[in-house]
Amino acid sequence: METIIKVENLEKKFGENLVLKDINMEVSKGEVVTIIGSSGSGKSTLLRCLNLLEEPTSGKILYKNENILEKHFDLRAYRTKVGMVFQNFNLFENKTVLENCTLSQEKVLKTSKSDAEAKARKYLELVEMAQYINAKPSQISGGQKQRVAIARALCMDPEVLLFDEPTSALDPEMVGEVLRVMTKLAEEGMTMIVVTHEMDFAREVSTRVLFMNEGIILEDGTPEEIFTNPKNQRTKDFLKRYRG
Ligand SMILES: Nc1ncnc2c1ncn2[C@@H]1O[C@H](COP(=O)(O)OP(=O)(O)OP(=O)(O)O)[C@@H](O)[C@H]1O
Repeated sequence: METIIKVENLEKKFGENLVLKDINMEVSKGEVVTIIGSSGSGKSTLLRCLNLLEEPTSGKILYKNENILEKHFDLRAYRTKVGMVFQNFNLFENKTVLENCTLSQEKVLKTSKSDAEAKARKYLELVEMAQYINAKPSQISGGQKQRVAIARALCMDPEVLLFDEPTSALDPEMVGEVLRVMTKLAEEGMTMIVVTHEMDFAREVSTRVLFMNEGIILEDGTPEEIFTNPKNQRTKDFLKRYRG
């Protein structure tokens, strides 16, 4: 399978704090990679580096063999191809659900209003939010907001979707509806990198699991390898905490 994203010797420092140490990873088309690990292990920072919301201190991030850290790299185009879904949805509060899904299409992709609306309706249908197109974010629940945020990301025709703890800000009863949509996308072959504390999703939906510990990827394997047969004591301890 074609490699879409490759990370080589990535480091990130905040001041003197070395948060990512020599990260190496590769993601191929169609993979669903979950990144798990304790709080503060660097999961979100790694994901944010992939979208250059954080600037790596050193190393390389290759998107289809092109280093995104090069000066001449077209970051704007890249961000349409590598979409991000945030913990806190990041919707425009004063815009409707439909407008939230059409704005970037019109502004960034220069899609016509009617085409942008048609695509928005298609993806809002997919996330089962079609009946809320005229609602404002304040009028819908957290789970519904996150589903709109996913539809908005899909409207840009991304090649990869990054999810940064997409269910962490939700009330427990809304987690399932968001995970269901993500599972549907995974089944349809969307390439996804998901930072999550949802171990059932990591175990049942992802094709590969990265366990991060203190700024490094300590284990990288199939869900079977990581959850049934972890090699490292720290992975075992972490998973034990989740099983309670
Ligand atoms: N903007 C920032 N400035 C300074 N330090 C930061 C910044 N962002 C993250 N850090 C530090 O980097 C470390 C890793 O944080 P990160 O959010 O990547 O961890 P995480 O594994 O995603 O944790 P969690 O599961 O709690 O979200 C932490 O020590 C954090 O304090």
